[in-house]
Amino acid sequence: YFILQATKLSEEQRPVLLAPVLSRGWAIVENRDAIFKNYKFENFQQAFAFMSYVALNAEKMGHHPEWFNVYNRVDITLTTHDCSGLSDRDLQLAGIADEAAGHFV
Ligand SMILES: C[C@H](O)[C@H](O)[C@H]1CNC2=NC(N)=NC(=O)C2=N1
Repeated sequence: YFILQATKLSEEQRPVLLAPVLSRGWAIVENRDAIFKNYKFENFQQAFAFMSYVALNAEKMGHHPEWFNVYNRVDITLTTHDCSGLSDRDLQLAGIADEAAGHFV
């Protein structure tokens, strides 16, 4: 599926598909077609276990997060450079990250 071109969310899809993601704590980045969320865990081990899980799934998808970690904090930004904006892949990876975070909170 790497060879399939990521397609930017259409104006019609945007409000519909972004609503559930925004309701789970993601926010739109200013001046950039991207979403971000900050996660906080009990300690570094939990944060890094979360990152490992997300990293494996991101690699499988061929879709990688921009992220930043210090101790128990993980900040994630998602966007698709292949289509210069948000695609369904960002929403899919956001879903994987949220589901994973549930196991480490
Ligand atoms: C060739 C390779 O699959 C592409 O460059 C992938 C890699 N990972 C990616 N990750 C993200 N976040 N956006 C992309 O457009 C993207 N493109």
